[in-house]
Amino acid sequence: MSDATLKSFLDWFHKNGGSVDATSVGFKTFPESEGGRGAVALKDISEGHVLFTIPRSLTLSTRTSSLPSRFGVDAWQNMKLNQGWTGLILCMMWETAQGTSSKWAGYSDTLPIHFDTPMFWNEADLTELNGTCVVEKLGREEAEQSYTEKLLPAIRTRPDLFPLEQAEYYSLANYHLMGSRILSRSFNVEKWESEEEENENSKDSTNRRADGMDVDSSDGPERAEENGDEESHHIEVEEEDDEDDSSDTAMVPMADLLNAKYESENAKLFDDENELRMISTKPIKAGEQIWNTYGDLPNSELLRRYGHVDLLPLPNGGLGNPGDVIEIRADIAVSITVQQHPSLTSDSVQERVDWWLEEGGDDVFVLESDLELPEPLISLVRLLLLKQSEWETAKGKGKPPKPKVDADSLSIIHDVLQTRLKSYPTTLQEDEVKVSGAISTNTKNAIVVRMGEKRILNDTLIKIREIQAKGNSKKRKGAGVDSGAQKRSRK
Ligand SMILES: C[S@@+](CC[C@H](N)C(=O)[O-])C[C@H]1O[C@@H](n2cnc3c(N)ncnc32)[C@H](O)[C@@H]1O
Repeated sequence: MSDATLKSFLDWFHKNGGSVDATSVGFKTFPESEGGRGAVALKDISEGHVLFTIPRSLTLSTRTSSLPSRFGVDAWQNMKLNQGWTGLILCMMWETAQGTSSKWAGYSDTLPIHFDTPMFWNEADLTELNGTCVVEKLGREEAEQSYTEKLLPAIRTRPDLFPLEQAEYYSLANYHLMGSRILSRSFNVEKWESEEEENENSKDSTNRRADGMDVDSSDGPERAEENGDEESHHIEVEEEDDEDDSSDTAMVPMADLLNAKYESENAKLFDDENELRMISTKPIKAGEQIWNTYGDLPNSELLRRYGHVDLLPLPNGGLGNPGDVIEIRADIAVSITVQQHPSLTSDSVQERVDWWLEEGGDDVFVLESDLELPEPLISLVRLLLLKQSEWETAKGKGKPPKPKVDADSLSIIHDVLQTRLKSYPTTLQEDEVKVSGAISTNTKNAIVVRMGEKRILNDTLIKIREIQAKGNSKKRKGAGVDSGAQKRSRK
């Protein structure tokens, strides 16, 4: 953002009731690896200091834009614009089309028009992500389906609101752009209690879905720790969930200028009846960057949502993201179990898998950098290995087996991880060579993501082999396997 754009944004912000403690907070461009444009402490700031405030009315959501009421709340709901992000995307497109008469004209100019997220990568760059958790989560087809099936029919019904000569604002490219702006910059701003009551009384229940970086309702930063609520910027493309309220998803001018880095948060957004307040959650030294949090996400998610990766020194050397994870689909565990135990009949396996899923069992297991085996994975493998009578008992009690590894389940889990590792076209060693060469940023980021995932797989495999070796030597001495390598379910 040029100095002139920043100045006109600040003018707009102040004119519309926003306030910044200009003696404490400045804006500058940091190196790309530190987030580029962001906020800086101009002097030592103590914990609990209000850095800036944003009136609720200045946030941009389906609640604050006048489009839903002009469109008609019933029609809005009938066209399912109250579900997922399509409604907010349409509001953002419409506000942009209003030009300077939009309340948010002074804000729109600060928003990115280009993204480095894989959603916009070419095929060659996307190939670099093969095997990683990113590939299946891009959601391009789902987004395009919402554009075709929800947005286009909606704008066609109201040429008075969306005149043909403004069609360029409602293009598919703009749909993706607005979606990416929401994905990387929105916050989850819940209604204030009195607002909720008012709406309940007036039966105005518009949108259902929630996304975005959470805002803590509280009188001060202490609540952030109490809540332990770090779900920031979590948004799934067009995932619809009746539990959530999509009208909570809001673009929050000024707050979205803050960058984030793994476990570096020193400021967080809190809400009040009429305004949102960015408050320091730690003392910040003059010259330091003011960091918000995006939830200390793994690099796969940072890249997918924000287009960057975190690189910090790792405990065992090298650089990476300590928050990395690797996801393993349950069907790999099922097929390896069957391979190792060919006597299992496909009917019996299918019956147990169906039961597992009906009972709410996971279909994806998550390994973290602590290398502990996920309890649900152990439990599923042991379920498949139960004798018929044991299976009948487990089913009768409605309880899957305890997640305690034995030699059989450990051997299966070892091969599951090895199979998962083979789904990457390259080895960790090959990646280490390639990442230090002259390559594009997209390729580099993709390699960083897959290296983080492979490190967890490799290290867990080493740990399993050590446990197996110990188990074998114990067996020789007459004792069984006792691993201590398993992890409790996070549920
Ligand atoms: C909420 S915005 C933060 C403000 C942004 N830097 C700007 O200029 O508008 C999120 C975007 O900032 C960038 N960003 C934030 N933290 C970063 C980091 N630690 N490293 C690199 N880029 C970062 C990414 O491009 C991300 O999509």
